[in-house]
Amino acid sequence: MSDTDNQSPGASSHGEGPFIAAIDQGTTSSRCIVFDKDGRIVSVDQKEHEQIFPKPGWVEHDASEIWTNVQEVVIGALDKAGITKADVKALGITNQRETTLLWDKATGEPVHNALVWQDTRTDALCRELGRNVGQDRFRRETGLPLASYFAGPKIRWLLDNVDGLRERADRGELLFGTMDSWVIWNLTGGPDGGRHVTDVTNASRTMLMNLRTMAWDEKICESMGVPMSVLPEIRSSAEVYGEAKGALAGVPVASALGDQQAALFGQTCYSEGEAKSTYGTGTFLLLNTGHEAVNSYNGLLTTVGYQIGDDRPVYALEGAIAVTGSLVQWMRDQMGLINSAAEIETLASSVDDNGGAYFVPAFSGLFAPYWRDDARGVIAGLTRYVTKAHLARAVLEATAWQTREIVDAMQKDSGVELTALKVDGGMTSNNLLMQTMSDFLDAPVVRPMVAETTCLGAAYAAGLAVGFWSDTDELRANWKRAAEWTPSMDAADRDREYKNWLKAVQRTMGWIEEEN
Ligand SMILES: Nc1ncnc2c1ncn2[C@@H]1O[C@H](COP(=O)(O)OP(=O)(O)O)[C@@H](O)[C@H]1O
Ligand SMILES: O=P(O)(O)OC[C@H](O)CO
Repeated sequence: MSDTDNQSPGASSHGEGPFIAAIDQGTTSSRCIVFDKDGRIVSVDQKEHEQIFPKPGWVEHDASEIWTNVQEVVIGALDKAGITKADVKALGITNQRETTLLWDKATGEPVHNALVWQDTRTDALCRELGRNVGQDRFRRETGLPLASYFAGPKIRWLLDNVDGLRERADRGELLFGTMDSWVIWNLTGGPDGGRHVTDVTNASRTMLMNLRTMAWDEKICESMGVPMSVLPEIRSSAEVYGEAKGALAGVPVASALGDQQAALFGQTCYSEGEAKSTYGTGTFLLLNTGHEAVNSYNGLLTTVGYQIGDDRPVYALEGAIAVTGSLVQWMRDQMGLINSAAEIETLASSVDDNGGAYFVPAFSGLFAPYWRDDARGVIAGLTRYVTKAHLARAVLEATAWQTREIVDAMQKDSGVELTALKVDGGMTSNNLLMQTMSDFLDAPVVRPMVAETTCLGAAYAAGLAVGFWSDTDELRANWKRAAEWTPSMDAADRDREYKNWLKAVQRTMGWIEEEN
């Protein structure tokens, strides 16, 4: 690894205002970050929310708790920066994607907990839709395979399974939103004139938007059983949706992007062929494919990268991995094998290899490139020789191998050869993981100075919308390399290990049987 600058990410040496604020409503927490004109972090405030697991495979969030936390972190970030709303030129929103909420238009009350993107309760419904409507039809119009991951089946599940909801939706009493819509609606007034909008990136994860027209697809909505009356208006990712009320009263709410698309934007991947990978709860590798929506034949998603105002949209190919950082959390919280996420590096470094063990964390089935809802987690290759240190190593290797599978699929779909991978997210503080990644990919891995690329991307988009930054060239100039890892693994070792990994992956499939 090489360090090229000693300013830590998040350092607060910054110029005078004005500033841009961004809210990241994530899977485990909500945060607000204030940025200066050079894209440097001025202040951060963050609050975790409860993860609710009512049954195996079910994951929910309390959207009211999330909205309360969002308001608190906005106030917290402004306080820590020592600024007032008058110093904030615009507010950007980024969010966990696909997480699905229905709420009452008149009262602003959620009618059920939000169904989180990791929730697998719609797997039977997806199989039924596949049989009755056909996989290809959804993929052709929306760019997505039928999977429990996406929002459309989750809306249908709520309408079919919670008493009275379909009737209320038909009477026009309910609104649907992913977390961007929920936060923007509340920020701009809630029941009192709140704007019911979403952006093209978030809409592209519902399975209800037509990727070419960028509008809700009437026929797909009908096949999915979702009334169009609940859907928000689809807007670009960078424009003023309305003015905030409350603590930021008067500040333009000027961007919305799904968090992975925001990271692509924050990593300044503005040219076709540029890619980034974000390592948080899950991992998401996005490749900018320009103004072309590239079909995937290798298990990737075709998605919208971003759209700035009236400009033509930019598309991306995405490899989504459900479980990476959350496997480290599982080792800590459910297994008690480590006391902190950072400790996994110390434990894994105490041995030279995985001792023959391979850990495939198919906790929510397998996402890219397999899309198998019937898979469940497996540890393969166990013998009495294996220690918890070997397992720690296998946990880190799982993230690196899953990345390698995505990169392979991306090369097949796009023909783009990876020259280096830009990374960000909480797991990138793990040097052993980053070195392993570089070894398994046989390519350099590069981390930027500001690792909070998700918030940065939302801030950039909001700043562009209000003229705080003039164009993407100005933003590119802010990107600075903080660290780089280069490959040092013997090719024969890499090939042997990859083969073992792929063998272990096969062992996860078909665990859940249809009737369950
Ligand atoms: N040093 C580390 N080594 C491995 N994983 C880590 C480390 N530090 C944090 N993580 C993992 O990274 C995730 C948090 O990263 P973050 O980018 O904040 O995620 P998210 O935005 O999805 O909430 C957690 O799942 C945690 O287990
Ligand atoms: O909140 P994160 O960082 O776990 O991201 C979640 C993704 O947007 C799910 O698609």
